[in-house]
Amino acid sequence: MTEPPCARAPLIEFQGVTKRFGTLTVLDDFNFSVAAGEKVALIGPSGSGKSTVLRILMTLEPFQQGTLTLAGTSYHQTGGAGPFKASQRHLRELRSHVGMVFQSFNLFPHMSVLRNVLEAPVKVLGLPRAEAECRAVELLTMVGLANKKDHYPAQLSGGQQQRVAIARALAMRPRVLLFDEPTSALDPQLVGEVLGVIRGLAHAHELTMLLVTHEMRFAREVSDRVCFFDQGRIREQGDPERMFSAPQEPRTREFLASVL
Ligand SMILES: Nc1ncnc2c1ncn2[C@@H]1O[C@H](COP(=O)(O)OP(=O)(O)OP(=O)(O)O)[C@@H](O)[C@H]1O
Repeated sequence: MTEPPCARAPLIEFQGVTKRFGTLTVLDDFNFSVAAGEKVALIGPSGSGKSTVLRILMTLEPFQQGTLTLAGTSYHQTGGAGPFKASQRHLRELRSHVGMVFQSFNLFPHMSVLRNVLEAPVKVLGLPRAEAECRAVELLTMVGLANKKDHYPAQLSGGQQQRVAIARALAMRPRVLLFDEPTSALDPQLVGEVLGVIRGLAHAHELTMLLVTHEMRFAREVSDRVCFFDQGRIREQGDPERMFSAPQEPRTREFLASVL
């Protein structure tokens, strides 16, 4: 029998993390851990801090206090509002484990689809171009877009651009893949194709996934655990069936009633 992801050692751990933007405290003594291979959906009201958690993991945001541990390496912050105190080498190491798919795709508009996917493996990982190209074509095939490899982002639909963005993130072979509302910018008829690709990835046992989403049915379907965020804290968490059918906290019930 395969052990459940929560029984494994944490791959990601936030311990007492405080994140402020000026006088606004977004995360206050925040604690959160994710096991290797676990798929976690982060849900909650707008402004509750979900994206901030992903952005800290991606090293796009510094934090003021606490410890972030990823793949066995810890990053401490001890007060002050300054930037991440970790060295550039540490930041690169942290970033090397994590890929992120944004709401707004963020493809390079002047590069073909193929170059969008192979550029970072060549430039950052130092892969030989031919090898990176093979891998890029494999990934584009996986997201159903090998036939668009010579197109430019502007020639693709939003759903296709987002699928390229997923292939691009995977090309860096991250252990952790973060999705920040990956379907929010899409026309409703394009949402399904992107969710289909993410659903396929959710079956990859090795990949750890954190998904911020307003698609509650999807969160229920693909995640091992759902975390309800409220004012910078995880107010309630649990397996999706329990969270959606029998939430315990009044705030969770209120939120779910407003979105379901
Ligand atoms: N760069 C920034 N400068 C100032 N405030 C910010 C910045 N980024 C986020 N915030 C604030 O931090 C709070 C948390 O934002 P965050 O994006 O993490 O929330 P969220 O739960 O992901 O919301 P949503 O579901 O709307 O994306 C919000 O009040 C937001 O306005």
